[in-house]
Amino acid sequence: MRIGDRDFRSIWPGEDGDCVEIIDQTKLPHALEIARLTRLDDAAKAIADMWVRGAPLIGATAAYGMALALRSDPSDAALGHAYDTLHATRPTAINLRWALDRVRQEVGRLPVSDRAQAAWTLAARMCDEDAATNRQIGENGLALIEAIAREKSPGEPVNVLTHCNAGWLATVDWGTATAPIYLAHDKGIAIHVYVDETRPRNQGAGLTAFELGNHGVPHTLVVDNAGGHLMQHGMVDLCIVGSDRTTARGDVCNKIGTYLKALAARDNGVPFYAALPVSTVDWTVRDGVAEIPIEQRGGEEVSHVVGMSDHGVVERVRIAPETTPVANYAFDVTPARLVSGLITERGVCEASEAGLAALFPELARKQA
Ligand SMILES: CSC[C@H]1O[C@H](OP(=O)(O)O)[C@H](O)[C@@H]1O
Repeated sequence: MRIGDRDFRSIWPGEDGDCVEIIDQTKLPHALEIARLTRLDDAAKAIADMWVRGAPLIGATAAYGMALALRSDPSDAALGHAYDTLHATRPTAINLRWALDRVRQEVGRLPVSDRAQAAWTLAARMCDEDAATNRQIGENGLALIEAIAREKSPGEPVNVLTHCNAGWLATVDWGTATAPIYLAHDKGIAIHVYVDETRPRNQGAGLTAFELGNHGVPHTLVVDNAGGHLMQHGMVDLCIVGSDRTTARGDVCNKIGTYLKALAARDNGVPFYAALPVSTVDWTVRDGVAEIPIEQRGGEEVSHVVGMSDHGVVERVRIAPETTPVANYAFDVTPARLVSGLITERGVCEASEAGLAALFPELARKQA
């Protein structure tokens, strides 16, 4: 997608072919810095420290991490070590395991001499697939926005609320929750987005607002706790969020605070959708609240904030007493009963076992 007058993906192979390049998202929105990943530990650090984040992008980075590892040592032992190292970076987004399993399965069966190139080619293909998948999610979600737009007066925008960043920066391109928004905007449909700042790492304020601003999509940044008020006053027509892991029965694990938005949406009759590729469905899990591991990150993400001072210096400042204990839960689970539907690359379905099985029978059957 666009940043200024240039088109970007969030991750791409370096020109000299010996590295993979990423946008270091910890520097946005204040600086656009490109980081070069040249070995396994670079990829692991980029995921763990959230230089890259978002389920699909975590998966894509992990795939390239495996490829970088196999370049230095294509042995079975090295493949296993790379898998374990990358898998240990973050526990919640299922795309990480999905991507690692796919690389290990497709490349591990090859002769050792073929593995490095095969892994590199596969990682690139997975990135292209992700971009195409998200574009299709956009087409399928666009229909929801168009249906609302038809009920509006000419020029009156469809108001969408989104949480965290499920944009092109959370994927290889297009995003999941934002893909329908971009397509609606590009089609000339009047649309406006309420962007949850999304404490504590502020992916909404720093990433979603950055994306929408660069694409020219009207948007308003709001504090996380404003969503209920906006919905009570009829200011939100539709909620679209991303997912880090959706269960076989349609429970949606996403950034902390998503569940509260879903509760407010239900109480106010606002449609609440999750947009996700099928690679984000964990078919082995049904009860998301009971079974999905919720990442707990360092307390400093809550007790401090990072921003640019009035003097143009990016600084980190403390906002809580030094003696205050901190809990930093990074995700929560929205039960399927609160989800109006799932927007996938194969269409929009009910957040249920039957809904997912109808769109992905071959995958649902495997788990039966
Ligand atoms: C399209 S997945 C986006 C998903 O990932 C984010 O989490 P994080 O920034 O911690 O990786 C958030 O839950 C987004 O909705």
